[in-house]
Amino acid sequence: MNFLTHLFPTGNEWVFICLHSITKLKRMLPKQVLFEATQEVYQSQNFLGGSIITTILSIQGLTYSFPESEHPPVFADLSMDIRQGEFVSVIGASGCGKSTLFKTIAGLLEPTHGKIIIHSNSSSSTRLGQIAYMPQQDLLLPWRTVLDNCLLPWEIKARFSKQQTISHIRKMLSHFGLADVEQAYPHELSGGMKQRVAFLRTLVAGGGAGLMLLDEPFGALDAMTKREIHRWLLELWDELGQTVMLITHDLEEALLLSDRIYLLSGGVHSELQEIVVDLPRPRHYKLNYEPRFIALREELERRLYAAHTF
Ligand SMILES: Nc1ncnc2c1ncn2[C@@H]1O[C@H](COP(=O)(O)OP(=O)(O)OP(=O)(O)O)[C@@H](O)[C@H]1O
Repeated sequence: MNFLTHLFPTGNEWVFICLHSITKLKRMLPKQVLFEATQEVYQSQNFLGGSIITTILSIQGLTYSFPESEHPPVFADLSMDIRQGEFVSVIGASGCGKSTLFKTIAGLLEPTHGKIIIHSNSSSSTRLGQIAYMPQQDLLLPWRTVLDNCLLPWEIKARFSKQQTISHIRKMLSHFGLADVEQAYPHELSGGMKQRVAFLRTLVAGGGAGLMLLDEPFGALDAMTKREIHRWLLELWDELGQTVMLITHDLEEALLLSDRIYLLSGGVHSELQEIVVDLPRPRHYKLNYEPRFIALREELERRLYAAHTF
């Protein structure tokens, strides 16, 4: 009898629980036993249709303090695992450290303590090509047109031919309602349009990179455009199987898009509370009126309020 059937004789639901608990198991089991168990999970033909789930990002005991700052650390001793192909949102009160967390993951800030492991690699210098990071400000280059701004990631790291990349970008520009402004400069665009271009550029940078970090990408968009981009992003995510981490203050956005949500509270007694979004996919706006959606939103509000006043 193998390890898993010995431990969990009843079936796949236990295998699922086992994968969810893998971080806890790591602490409990000798390495070799864990390795064999993981192999068995991966080889299980019935588990999620036989697909293999791997951890793309692992954060272990992460602490960040700004150098020479007299304030307590922005966050301390945070740990989390993100699996390949997941959509995970990070929420939390303003100033709790969400952007700082993303900057450390992206390798722009060096952790004070702890480890960030991406694809089994903990070196920040090799992270660059593996992460597409979209910061809160759009950071478009003012002297470049929309098309040339989107081509920037290609210039830094050419993975496909220029012509292929341009035709890919043109398709995306039209998806985003930006086809008419291809030759416009950033100062000629509205705030929402700039944000869409920046998001599109991140998608170009992230083609195949695996992990996308989006810091409040939709905050400046009007409600209708936001809906359209949500729908488009969900389709794209489904098609490309990218792993996405998103910072947002919009709880409904987090629920609509995510598999899991982390609620961050920063400071010395930092905490990352995990909320699993067990809503069926594909998702659409009508879900907002479903009892489960409403219950989850209330739960998020309750926890957010409790974390804030803590
Ligand atoms: N360069 C810096 N030097 C010192 N402190 C900083 C610096 N940048 C940010 N901070 C502080 O770190 C804390 C976390 O900031 P951060 O931008 O990560 O928060 P956030 O959760 O993303 O906020 P928001 O939701 O408002 O965008 C804040 O108290 C902020 O004032």
